[in-house]
Formats: sequence, structure tokens, C-alpha cells
Amino acid sequence: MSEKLIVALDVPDKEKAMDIVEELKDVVSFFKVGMELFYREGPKLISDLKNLGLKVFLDLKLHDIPNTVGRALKNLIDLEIDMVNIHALGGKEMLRAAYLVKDEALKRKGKAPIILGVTVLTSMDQETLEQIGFKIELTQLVAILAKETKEAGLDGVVASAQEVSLIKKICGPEFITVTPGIRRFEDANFDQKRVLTPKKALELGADYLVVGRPITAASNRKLAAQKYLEEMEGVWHGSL
Ligand SMILES: O=c1ccn([C@@H]2O[C@H](COP(=O)(O)O)[C@@H](O)[C@H]2O)c(=O)[nH]1
Repeated sequence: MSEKLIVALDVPDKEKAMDIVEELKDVVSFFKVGMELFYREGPKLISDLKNLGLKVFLDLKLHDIPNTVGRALKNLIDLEIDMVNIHALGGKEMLRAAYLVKDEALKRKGKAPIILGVTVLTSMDQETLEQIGFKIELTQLVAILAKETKEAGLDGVVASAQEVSLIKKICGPEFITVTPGIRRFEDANFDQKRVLTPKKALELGADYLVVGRPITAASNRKLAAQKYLEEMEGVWHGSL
């Protein structure tokens, strides 16, 4: 079973989420809960998933002033999640507030989740940046945001697998890269702009691959997940 594959539970309610978990739990052990599901089901869903022995990435992409982010993050850390993220665009002070909360949790509980900075969403490309007034190369912005996240003391970033080599070069091999926008050749991109295959993502050094619709919207989800895992197995020689 691969802990490098994170399946996104982008569904409206617990019933639908648990159907997916039930279908995949023999082959997938790491699930992502995003805004859609968390805003309806809240913390109880997280404890239900944890009680099944699963790992949970709570993908809420916090983005607010440092004080608010720090306080919100403290509540999320207490849900015993394994991974959580905040928008690196919130700046140095906000990232540092997140780090201080993690540090405090480590001292208080002896453990804390992986905390990631979100760089540039994988649904964005150079044109999207220009539309909102950014006059900077997208990869350069990713590099700046990754560096800020690292300097704040956080564990890694969410970025496209296309930027993994650059991020590892700047922030070091231990700095974690979590990469959505993963697609097998035959899968539809939907709204994702910066995509890469699972094979290529792992070859470039991505630590975790996030996949949603190509697996969760498939008629046979377990088979779809297995196809991703097979492609990953060809590259990564850990224990799948
Ligand atoms: O830059 C980002 C950050 C987060 N996501 C999330 O990943 C999944 C991807 O789902 P797919 O169906 O495989 O496109 C989704 O939950 C996003 O919210 C991202 O895509 N890009």
C-alpha cells in the first residue's frame, strides 16, 4: 500500500466519502479532506477516518492575518491530522505564526502534523498570474514562496510536480513536495493547468502525489487507483 498516493475526497458529504474510502481502503491509506467536505462534516469526519487507521491531509489552505491563521491552525492540529496547509502568499509573518504553533504543539503533545505552504495553485498558469497583475515568471514565484516557507521553518510545499526539481534544488531534498495535478496520459485534466504523470512526478522527486477525480469519479475506483499505483511502482522502489 502506498503512502505516497493521497486520494482527494472531493465529495459533498460523509456518506459519499465513506463509500470511496470503503472501496479504496485496501490499496490507499492516505486521504485528503478539502473545504467541500470539511465545511459540511467538520471534525467528526476527521476522527472517523483516523479511527479507521487512515492518514488525513486536511487541505483547507488557510489564508488570513498571522494571528488568525495561528489560532485556527492550533485548533486543526488538535484534530490529530497528519498534514495541513496554509497559503504561502500570506507572507513571512503568517508562515512564521504557523511554525510557532507547530513548535508549541510539538512541545505540548510530542507530535504535530506536516505543515505545508501552498505555492501557486496547479489550476493556474502564466496567463492566470498576468490576469491578476503578477509580473513575474510563475516558476520564479513558486521558488520565492517555497524559500519563504522553508525559511519560516515549515515542512514543505504544495506545488505542481513540474516545479519539484527547482524546489528541491533551492530548499534541499528533505523539504517535502506534495503535488496535485497528477494525471495518467489517458485522464482528463479538468481545471488543472500544470499537470504531470505519476511516473514523471516521482522521477523528479515528488514526495506525495494527490489525485482526485481520475480515481474518485471512475466507474471502478479501485482499479483506477491500482493503475496509478502500478505506474508509481515502476519508478519508486519503496514498499507499495
Ligand atoms: O495547487 C493545488 C492545491 C490543491 N489542489 C487540490 O488537489 C485536488 C486535485 O484534484 P483532482 O481531481 O485530481 O484535480 C483537489 O482536491 C484540489 O483542491 C490542487 O488541485 N491544486
